[in-house]
Parts: sequence; C-alpha cells; structure tokens
Amino acid sequence: MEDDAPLAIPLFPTSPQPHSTADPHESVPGQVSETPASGDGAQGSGDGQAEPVGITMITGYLGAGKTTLVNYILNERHGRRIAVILNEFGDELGIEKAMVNDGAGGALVEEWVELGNGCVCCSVKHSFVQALEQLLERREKFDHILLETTGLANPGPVAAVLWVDDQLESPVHLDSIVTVVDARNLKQQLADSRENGAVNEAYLQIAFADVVLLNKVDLVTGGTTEVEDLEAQIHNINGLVKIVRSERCQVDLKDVFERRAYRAQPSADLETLLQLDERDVHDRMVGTISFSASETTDLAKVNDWLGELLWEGGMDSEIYRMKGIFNIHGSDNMYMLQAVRDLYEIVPTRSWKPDEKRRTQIVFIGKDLKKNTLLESFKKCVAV
Ligand SMILES: Nc1nc2c(ncn2[C@@H]2O[C@H](COP(=O)(O)OP(=O)(O)OP(=O)(O)O)[C@@H](O)[C@H]2O)c(=O)[nH]1
Repeated sequence: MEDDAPLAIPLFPTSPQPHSTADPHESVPGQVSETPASGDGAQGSGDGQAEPVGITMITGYLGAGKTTLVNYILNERHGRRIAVILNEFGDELGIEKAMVNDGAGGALVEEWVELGNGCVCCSVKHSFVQALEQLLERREKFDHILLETTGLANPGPVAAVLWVDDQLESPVHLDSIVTVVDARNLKQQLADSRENGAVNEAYLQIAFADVVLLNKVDLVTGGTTEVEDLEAQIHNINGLVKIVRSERCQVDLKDVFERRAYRAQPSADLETLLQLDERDVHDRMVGTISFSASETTDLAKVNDWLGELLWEGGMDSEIYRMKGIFNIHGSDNMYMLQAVRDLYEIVPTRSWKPDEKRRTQIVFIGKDLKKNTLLESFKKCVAV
C-alpha cells in the first residue's frame, strides 16, 4: 500500500520559479503545444516526440454523478478513444491494480484502483504519476484521458502536477477540470462545516473547476428559480466557471473535451476575462474577486508581485487560481496570466485592438481574499 513515501519526481517547485516569457512562440513551463486532438490515434510532431495527450479531470462530491458522466462519455459516438483512470476509496486493504478492458464503442478503459487509505490528491500522488506513465506507454491506443477522482478529492494539487507536464516528464496536458455537482444536495453540501475551519471540499471542487455540470436538475423541486439560485451560488464561488445544467450528465461533449482551459492563447476565455465585472467576496470563505486597472504595468514588477503573492503568502488568504490580462509597458500584445496554487505563467497573446481600452484585469479565486489589500499590493506593478 502506498503511503507518504518520498516522491521520485519533483511535483512542485522546491524554490519559486516564475514562468514568463516575452516571446509568444517560446515554450514555457506549464504551457503545452497546441495540437487539436483527432480521432486517429497518436500524433507525431515530426521529431519523434508524441504530442501531449489531453486530460480531463472529473471531480465532484460523493454521488454527484461522476461515474455517470464517464459512462456517458465512453458510450457516446464522438470518434475519440478514451482511457480512464479511476481513483476510488475502497474498504479492502490492498494493492493498486490496473486492468485494461475494451469499453463500449472501442473505448479503452484503464482502471487503476488504490484500495485502502489513498487519495489521488495526497498520499498516492506518486502512484498516480506511475499509473499515468504506464498508461502513456500505450499512447497510440487512445486520444484522450479521463481522470475520475474520488468524491473527497481536492483537485488543486493534481491540477498543478498535470498543468506543468514538463515536471512530470510525460507528454500530457491538463485540458480542464470538470466538477459534477448534485443540484439537489448542493446547498446542504456547501453548508457542511469542517473541523478547525478547514475548507469543505464542495467549495474546493467548484473553486478549481473550469466547467461545472449542474447535474440532477430533474430532482430540484423549486423549478427554474432554484436552479438559477444554485448557479448564482456557484458563480459567487468561482466567477470564471462555465456552468452546464444536466440530467444524468447528458451534455454536449464540446463542454467537456478540448476546453484548453490552461493555455494562454487568444480564446473565448480571454474575451470572457476582458468582460468580467469588478467583483468582491461578501460573507464567504471561498469566493472570487476581480478588479481592473488602467495603469501600464512592468513585466519584471508583475513577476515580483506574483512571486510575493503566490509563494510568500502573508495576507491571511489563500489563492487557488488566478487569471488575468495585463497591459505591459512596451508591448502591443496583451499578456495573459494563469495561476494554479503556487504555479503561474504570464505570456503574451493577441495584440490590443486599436479601439480597445488597454487595461489590466485580474481575477482571483481563493479563501479569505481581501480586495482592498490585493488592490493595494497590485500598485507595485505599475510602470513608472
Ligand atoms: N435522478 C437522477 N439521478 C442521477 C442523475 N445523475 C446520476 N444519477 C444517479 O445518481 C447515483 C450516483 O451517480 P454516480 O454516477 O455513481 O455518482 P458518483 O459521483 O460517481 O458517485 P461516487 O463514485 O460514489 O462518488 C446513481 O444512482 C445515478 O444513476 C441525474 O441527473 N438525475
């Protein structure tokens, strides 16, 4: 059984490493090349290196519908061959076991079960990396990976591992985190308190999500008003997340595949960011804050500021995710920031349009965030 054994692969920076580059084409840690997945198996990049395979991480509270979603994806005709990694809690003590089945429609199912007290986000991270690498030895057999995590998982640590695939030495990229939410029980789940002020996983799973499937809408008794209330509650926690209502997880698969949520590129995400209103958190432990500023910023100062915020803490708050657009002194390109826990990258994307107001717009998702304190500290970034 796996315990807290030392990890063979450095999963997190032991010393802070800012990720930024001034060249839009330069590859940076945490950023992966852009090759759309196709239905015809492994792709070569011309230099013998396999293209990174996308991973969709599926998370959600116990019983929300994660397995229903996985089964739905495996049985739909989407032309992709899917590998699945399952991580579940079980009663029996035992060793991890892996097996490969032929799923419906030719889907490949890699089942990896850590029985006993393991959870993919903590003690079995090393086993998870090994399972992933074993799976990647059969890379030519599938086009995409689904990682279904146990209902108790905090997606943050695994998201960071997968995002910076160069640390994994595996050709993977995190495509998106999909959190399945039980619409009938969400309010109750969010209200559950945890000992010592710890953050309830229901909040964490929504905070780290790129897509929330608001599932089991058929069981909501209060009709559309109640569903809209739930959506507002989810958006208060995570102002960036895309919410998709579902019954038995029957969703349009483009909401699940190829979201490219972790790529700094001109995308729908970027345009959404530009339009986001100023936000503040009220009476909640976990929530979203955003602000914009018209001053031009200095890239080196921005890097210093991000290092301070994400590595040194000191604000009595925790930042889970950040996204932002920066107006950088001396550049005609807007810079896009992505951060997951203590990892970040800031890279140039498209150029500012002539009629566009150049500005910096930043979104923070985290715990105990204080807008005024963040705004004040941001002033360090202003170019003089
Ligand atoms: N009524 C209704 N039932 C659903 C819906 N989606 C899933 N279910 C049922 O809810 C139960 C739990 O679904 P699962 O897919 O096993 O949930 P899970 O998140 O994988 O559960 P754990 O692995 O135990 O955390 C099953 O009996 C599903 O058939 C839905 O939209 N409506």
